[in-house]
Amino acid sequence: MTTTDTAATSPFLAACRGEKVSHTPVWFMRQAGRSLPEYKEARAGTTMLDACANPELVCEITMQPVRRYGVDAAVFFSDIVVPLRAIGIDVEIVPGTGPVIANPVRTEADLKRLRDLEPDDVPYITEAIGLLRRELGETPLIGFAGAPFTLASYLVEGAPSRNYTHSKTMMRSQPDLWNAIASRLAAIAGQFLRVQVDAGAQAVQLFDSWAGALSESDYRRLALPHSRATLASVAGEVPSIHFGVGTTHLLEAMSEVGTDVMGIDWRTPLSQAAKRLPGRPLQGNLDPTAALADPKPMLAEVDEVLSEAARVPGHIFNLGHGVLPETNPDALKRITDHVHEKTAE
Ligand SMILES: Cc1c2[nH]c(c1CCC(=O)O)Cc1[nH]c(c(CCC(=O)O)c1C)Cc1[nH]c(c(CCC(=O)O)c1C)Cc1[nH]c(c(C)c1CCC(=O)O)C2
Repeated sequence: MTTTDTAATSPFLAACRGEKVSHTPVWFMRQAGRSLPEYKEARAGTTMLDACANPELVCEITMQPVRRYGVDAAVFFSDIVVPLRAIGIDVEIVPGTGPVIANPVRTEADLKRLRDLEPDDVPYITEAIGLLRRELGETPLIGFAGAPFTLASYLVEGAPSRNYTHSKTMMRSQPDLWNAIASRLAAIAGQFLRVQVDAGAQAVQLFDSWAGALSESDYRRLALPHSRATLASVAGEVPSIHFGVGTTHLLEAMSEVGTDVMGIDWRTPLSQAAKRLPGRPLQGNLDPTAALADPKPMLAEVDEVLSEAARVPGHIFNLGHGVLPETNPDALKRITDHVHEKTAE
């Protein structure tokens, strides 16, 4: 089946384009991962980044939530720091903490370490996506990359950060250095998207998870141009989604990056986002902690999200951020079935 045929039958891809759907499509950010016992079993004894370089394991882990929940899209199992490791940056993902970089990139001299990503650096991505497209049949595969600010929030800081002090100081005191690093990151992340789309990913999501730490004017000057450059590598080829956390104040600015869909976190009601971004398909936005509650209050909150989305031209149901590791998979199955039943034509 060609990409176009799949697009014709996929509610997820139709919603991305703002077209009519047979039911509201559902997927969950971090749907693969520690909330699934079968994930813990498959991952046992392998580090996160070694797992990302093993095509059979990537295929199995990506498929697990598709099989279990019947979600309308798969999200490629990888990480935003995979392309950094592929160009030789010493990065580890420390369980329970996140990405840690041995030698953060902070000077003019460090820039040389940010070479271009070549497709040959990540043959395992191409191979894993080939395996997945065969396994997935008509279910579309979402590829992704980190936006330059969020990548810098690890690469420049060196470890998960609360205040992003190194990056934000560099933005003010050495804006030329900041822009040089961010444009190298845009080229690397753009190439990471390119490889995924060339291998068969049918949509992409740009994660700027931590952009909410910037004021609107700083975002517009110092982050938006680099995010736009990242997306430009695949713009217009496949549907695209853009997402950040705590970005209520940035929705209009982030929408100027130009993705088809805007991801909304749980703090912004979808009806408000729809008024501010007229005509734009939206993805979201159940509070991830709602999936920890008893079924009755949980489903009441799901219904509230659906009713908030009533006037959205193309709603993709998702959480407002990733699945929390303590989530019971049965809750996500219940949510998926409920959204499908409630919104079926
Ligand atoms: C900021 C960010 C990262 N990675 C990512 C982001 C943007 C999305 C977001 O805002 O959550 C993106 C990402 N990371 C992962 C995916 C896979 C696809 C999916 O199921 O969503 C995606 C899309 C797997 C992962 N990436 C990571 C895990 C956990 C690894 C494990 O099993 O120990 C998974 C499944 C590790 C990781 N990697 C990162 C963090 C903060 C962590 C969590 C640290 C922890 O809590 O242990 C960096």
